[in-house]
Amino acid sequence: MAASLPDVTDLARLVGAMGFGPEQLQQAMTDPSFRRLVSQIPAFSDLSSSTYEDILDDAFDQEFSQTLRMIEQAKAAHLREQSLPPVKSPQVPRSALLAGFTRSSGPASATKDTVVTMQWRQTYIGVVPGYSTKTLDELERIDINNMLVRKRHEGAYIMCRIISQTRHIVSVEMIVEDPLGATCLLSIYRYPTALDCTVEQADMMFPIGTILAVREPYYKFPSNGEVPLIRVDAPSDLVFLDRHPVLLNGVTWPTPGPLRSIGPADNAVTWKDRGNRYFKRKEWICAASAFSEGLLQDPTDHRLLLNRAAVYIELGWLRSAAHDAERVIAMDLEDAQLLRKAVYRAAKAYYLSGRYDDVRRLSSLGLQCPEVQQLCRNADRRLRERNSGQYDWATIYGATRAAASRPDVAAYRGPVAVQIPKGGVRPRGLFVTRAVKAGELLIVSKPIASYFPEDTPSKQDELFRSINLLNDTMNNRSHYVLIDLVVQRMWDDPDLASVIQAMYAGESFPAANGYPIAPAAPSFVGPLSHSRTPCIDIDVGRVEGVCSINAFGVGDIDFTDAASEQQEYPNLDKPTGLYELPSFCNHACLPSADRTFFGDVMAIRATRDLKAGEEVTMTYCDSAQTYQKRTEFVQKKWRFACDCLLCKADLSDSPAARSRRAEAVDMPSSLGISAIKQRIAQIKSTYTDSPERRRCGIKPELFHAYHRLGFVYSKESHVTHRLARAKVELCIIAFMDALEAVGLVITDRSVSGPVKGPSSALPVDMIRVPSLSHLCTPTVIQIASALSGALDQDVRARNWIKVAIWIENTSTGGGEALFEQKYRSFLNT
Ligand SMILES: C[S@@+](CC[C@H](N)C(=O)[O-])C[C@H]1O[C@@H](n2cnc3c(N)ncnc32)[C@H](O)[C@@H]1O
Repeated sequence: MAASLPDVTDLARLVGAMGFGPEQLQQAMTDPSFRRLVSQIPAFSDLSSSTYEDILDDAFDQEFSQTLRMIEQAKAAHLREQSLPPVKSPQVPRSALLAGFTRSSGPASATKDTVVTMQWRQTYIGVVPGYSTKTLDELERIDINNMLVRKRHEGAYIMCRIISQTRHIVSVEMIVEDPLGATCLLSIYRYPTALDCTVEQADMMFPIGTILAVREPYYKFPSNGEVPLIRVDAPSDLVFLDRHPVLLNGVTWPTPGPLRSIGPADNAVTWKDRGNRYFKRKEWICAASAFSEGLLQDPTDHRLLLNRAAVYIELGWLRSAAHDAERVIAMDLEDAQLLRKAVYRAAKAYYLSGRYDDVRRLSSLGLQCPEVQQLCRNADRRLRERNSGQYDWATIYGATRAAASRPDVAAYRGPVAVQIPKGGVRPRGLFVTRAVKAGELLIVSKPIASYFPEDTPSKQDELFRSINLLNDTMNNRSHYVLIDLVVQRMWDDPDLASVIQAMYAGESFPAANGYPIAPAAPSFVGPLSHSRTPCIDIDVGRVEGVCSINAFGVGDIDFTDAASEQQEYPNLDKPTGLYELPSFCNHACLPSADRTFFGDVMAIRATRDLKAGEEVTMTYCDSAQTYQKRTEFVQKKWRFACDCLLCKADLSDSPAARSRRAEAVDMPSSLGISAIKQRIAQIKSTYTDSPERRRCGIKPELFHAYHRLGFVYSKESHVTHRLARAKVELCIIAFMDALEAVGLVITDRSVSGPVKGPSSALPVDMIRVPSLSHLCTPTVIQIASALSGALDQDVRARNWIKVAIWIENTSTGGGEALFEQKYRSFLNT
């Protein structure tokens, strides 16, 4: 079972035994990073009563097998459907289709005044049949009645008119008719911001009467039902035809025109007013569409351009935002206030896209605009970060304690490059371009897109799951939304499309070896001409593959990928993000680099000294798990077998020894000291003294066992006052044994008497940083706390705190200042 949060009373007792008060504990427990930190320490995770744990275990086991069954059934149904031949569509009369098309009580029906307690949404990832790259001129028009079900109609497009309001569960659905009067359901997925929009907003995105073309439409049966529908997975397949006179020429509609739910506005001013109303309600996509419509009426309306720039910034369409604002700057308006607004919006779009030099250029125009000057000062700071790799981590950490934090820092690319190793044995990966020292900063990466559950607080009670047929996992809302967000980012960014093209997307997608690769799109792709049409064709299937392989769980010390926990706890929604350079990093259970999150910004540092050309690896799994668990997890999701030093060392033990070790590690929380000692002896006996183990140098399972022992000693020291001191000493010794098991070289294990050497001498050899530093730092702090609180060994305690700072600094940087911030609640005693 994965770590659960400890029982706070037990933790309080432990902390009390170490000399801390309840306030400190309470304060520390309000910090999510500390809560997670504590929950990762195995002994803590077992604090609750065994009965409680058993109940939880059973519940999770049941849920887990139910999840596996669901995935298997979904996959089987999908494969069965794929294996069947295309068929003619059953005829469903228009009236029957319209009568059966009721607005569901899905998420979109929830208005501000509706109380919705629980919502349920389920969908699939990995069923996208393709996306169109053809223009309408290259395609033949086809009619609904001539389409076959279970078929993507390559080389064809369908012209249709929306004749119903929308309904919305995961996709936005509506009924459409073709010029012959045939009708069918149209289901649109992944349209920007549509997942969580209200039905009213969906109606504004797809108003009744709108004429659409769907390029190379996929006609299919729904997963539950017999009335086929056109499923649009790539929203770039949609073409809005309202203003396509050539194609519409001669097209007539046999039925009377349906009443338009949203009437067209007469002129640019009316569109602007409408857009402003949407803007005030933060209905960005509707506002962008209204401003775009106004600009079709009057392409030079500077207010519409300015307003659209503002809403594009909100949507993350920074290239087009800058373009709109630059157009206004070029108009040389006499109104200085409008000009300043234009400069500010352009500067903001450049700043947010990391184009800091353009911010400086605009600032040098000499307009008296304090906001632009401030942006310019910030741009200078960002440029310094980007060029030097120097960051004020303590301040950044402080600023990222709030939920869903996205700190304002520059990305940094240190001495690393994406390369394909010669010889074809290793896959493409990330390598250092020069020798680096342990702890050196290699990369600071800002996400292509990130999602925190807190971004949509109204959805926190929602039950959302997506069955991922690409890797046979059950994904939660975060993973699905992340894909939507990447699609939204690509809407306006052809360069991102090239990056996605270059990233590994799994076995089902053509391999892309180079990085960066030549842009797939034409060398210059203009800005958005209208908000509802992306500037490129979007390969949504590939985006799904890329996110399924490369998404990271976002969290300070989160060493498990979001999807791994989802597998075990399908409804556990966790922050997640897609990152560019880190996605090229291969896995090792014993990695050469470590990641830390500051909000959604990922910093990667070397865990040991690396020679020029050595590979930068990170762990995809919890390296503290047994060989069996690590292998199973990595193999299932990424389909490879790790051959890092730890895996080689584990493989040098016999399979029987590994099994015995896995059994011994699985300790019920009720075990007493002698039983734990027995387990330790058993675990020790399973390691072979092989050259591989010596090279690897660590025994993670022993860390856990010794840590458990130390923890139980600590508990007992609290209960048996008479022997408290002796028990605390034994607790410290067990913690030291734990640290040695993961490679810390302790030179002074004494807990009393004179300190060896000078009083400030560290009790460890700093020649080698221990592995699993996220477990080591809290353990070292526990040693220091015990030395100072229970044994009055303040000098020793101070030296051990220095050890904790050293370990922490190597993995997260930021030195004493960041350490102090992170562990303040424990250190202020
Ligand atoms: C996140 S990507 C890593 C970068 C990838 N190698 C690339 O070319 O873009 C994960 C994929 O890389 C490969 N991979 C990662 N670590 C590996 C390892 N230790 N051994 C073999 N293949 C590995 C697997 O195919 C895995 O699904």
